[in-house]
Amino acid sequence: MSTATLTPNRSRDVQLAEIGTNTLILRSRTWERLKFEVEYSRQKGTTANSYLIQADKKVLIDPPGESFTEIFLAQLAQQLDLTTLDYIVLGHVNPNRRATLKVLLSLAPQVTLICSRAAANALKTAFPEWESRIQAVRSEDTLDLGQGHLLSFISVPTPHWVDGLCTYDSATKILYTDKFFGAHICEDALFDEDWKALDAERRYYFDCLHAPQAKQVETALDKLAIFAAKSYAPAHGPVVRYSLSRFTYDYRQWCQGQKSQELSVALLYASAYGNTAILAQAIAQGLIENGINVESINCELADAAEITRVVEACDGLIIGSPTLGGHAPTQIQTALGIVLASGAKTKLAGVFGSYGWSGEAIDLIESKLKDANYGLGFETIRVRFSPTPYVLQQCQDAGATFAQNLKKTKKLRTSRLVATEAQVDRTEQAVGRIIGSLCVVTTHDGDNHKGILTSWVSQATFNPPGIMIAIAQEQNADLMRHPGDKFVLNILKEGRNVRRYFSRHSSLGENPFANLPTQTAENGCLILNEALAYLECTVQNQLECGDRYLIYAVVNSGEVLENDGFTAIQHRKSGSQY
Ligand SMILES: Cc1cc2nc3c(=O)[nH]c(=O)nc-3n(C[C@H](O)[C@H](O)[C@H](O)COP(=O)(O)O)c2cc1C
Repeated sequence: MSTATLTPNRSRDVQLAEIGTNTLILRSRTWERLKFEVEYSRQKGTTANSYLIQADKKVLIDPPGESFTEIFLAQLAQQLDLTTLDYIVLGHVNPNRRATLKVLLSLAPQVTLICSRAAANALKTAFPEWESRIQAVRSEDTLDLGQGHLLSFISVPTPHWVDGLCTYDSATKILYTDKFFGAHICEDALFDEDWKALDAERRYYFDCLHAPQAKQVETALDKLAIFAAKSYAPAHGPVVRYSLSRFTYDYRQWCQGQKSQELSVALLYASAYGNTAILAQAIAQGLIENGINVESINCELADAAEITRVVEACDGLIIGSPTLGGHAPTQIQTALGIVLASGAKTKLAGVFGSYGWSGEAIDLIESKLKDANYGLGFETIRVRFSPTPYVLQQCQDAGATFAQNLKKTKKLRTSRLVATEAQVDRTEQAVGRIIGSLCVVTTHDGDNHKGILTSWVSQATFNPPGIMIAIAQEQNADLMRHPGDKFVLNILKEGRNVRRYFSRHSSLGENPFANLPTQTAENGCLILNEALAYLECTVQNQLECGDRYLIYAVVNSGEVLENDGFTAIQHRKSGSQY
């Protein structure tokens, strides 16, 4: 890749090239830093990549934001008569892109907008007059453009882009990945021939945008893996053709690396207009650079069970909120309630938010946390409206300060343990290193179906195929501990959050099966359709051991429900709890 192309004083342009049959890339380029957000701070410029497929039907994928509206539309108009454009596919929508869309729709009044349901709702609220022109799609929906170009859509929501949508074209085997597999760098090279030279930019882009949402990125990777893509066409940077498998592997590794950090921080926020979200991103960057795993929770998306899980598991928590009508949004009030109700007030906390004139939400969160005896890891951050680059640097520094304070607190606590306590704790930690497959065991008592979440299960015999499972009395033991009792072992799939329906803290109602697709096994117990595989089992022996029953059961039959994907695994910090 030519370094001579990094010329900051070149003016913005739109680069055009064919990247597949009937498929053009239109790269709106800037050689300078595009915006003040942290993700652009390496100052290598960036490209906003749009794609045009012209088969029997014509589709434009991802028009750029308003920084490029004029030059982009001029280039586009040279490629086709805009009144013949059939569809515009949107990987996500934001205020920036809406500006380009407005002009585009006035020039192409016949066009249909295709996007995820979340994006459709946002667009319909902002532009009620477009209602009839917006078509929401879900995973597994397809669009036939003719000449072999069958588009498949994949819904990939993340805290940062709740409306994320990727698109796969079966004719060219190009996967349009929007915010995945991008990099902020501007060059003449369209492809990634010299991909090793891109490593630093790719990693920085991942750390800024995806590291705080590693869990959701892994789920997205699972969904994308089922397509036999030959190229990734991202929203920014070069098209990925030569390093596709390496880059995919890197994403997996980087996600794993995040999750395996010793200390983790829950970053809970909401943001109606995007300002608080930008602050969150900068704080996350400061934490990540200092070796902390950040779990971002966009409270507008997450349910109570998810927030409870993250709050309980984290070592520190940071809450960010805008002030709207003198209050924090309801979702933040709910999250704050969960934090205050959770046991450990020894965790380090932090507060931030964007406001207009009074900022009550920030004061409220700060005072509630202080009243509950939480210590603060940085001075509360209050920002009027949009942050400046200086403010974002302060947020990044605050994230770094929080990380240092968290490490100190942890060290202090550890060193206070007397030797014997430390030994007990070490033993618990050691036991906790035993891991098991995450499963839901289903049983039934007449018409009353029950399910329990467990990872205390393993294969016990080859012949006959048999399993061993440990359960407590309160885990419906009476329905599955006698010889002849039947149950189904549903083996869960990594990245698919089925466990939340069965966790102890689930707020999803009494009946976990109400919202889950199921079918009935031959032995009368329920199979979860979203499981990776299931086994129908009959109990042969049981042993009462300590606080559990050890059950040996023979596998009567079973099936793999999905060929792709991995078994979900339960990692634990201590052997004294699940
Ligand atoms: C409908 C509405 C109500 C608002 N009410 C308040 C308020 O009561 N107090 C205040 O300080 N700012 C108020 N603001 C300003 C927002 O807090 C400010 O725009 C902030 O940047 C929004 O953050 P966000 O982009 O993360 O949603 C209000 C803004 C809107 C649009």
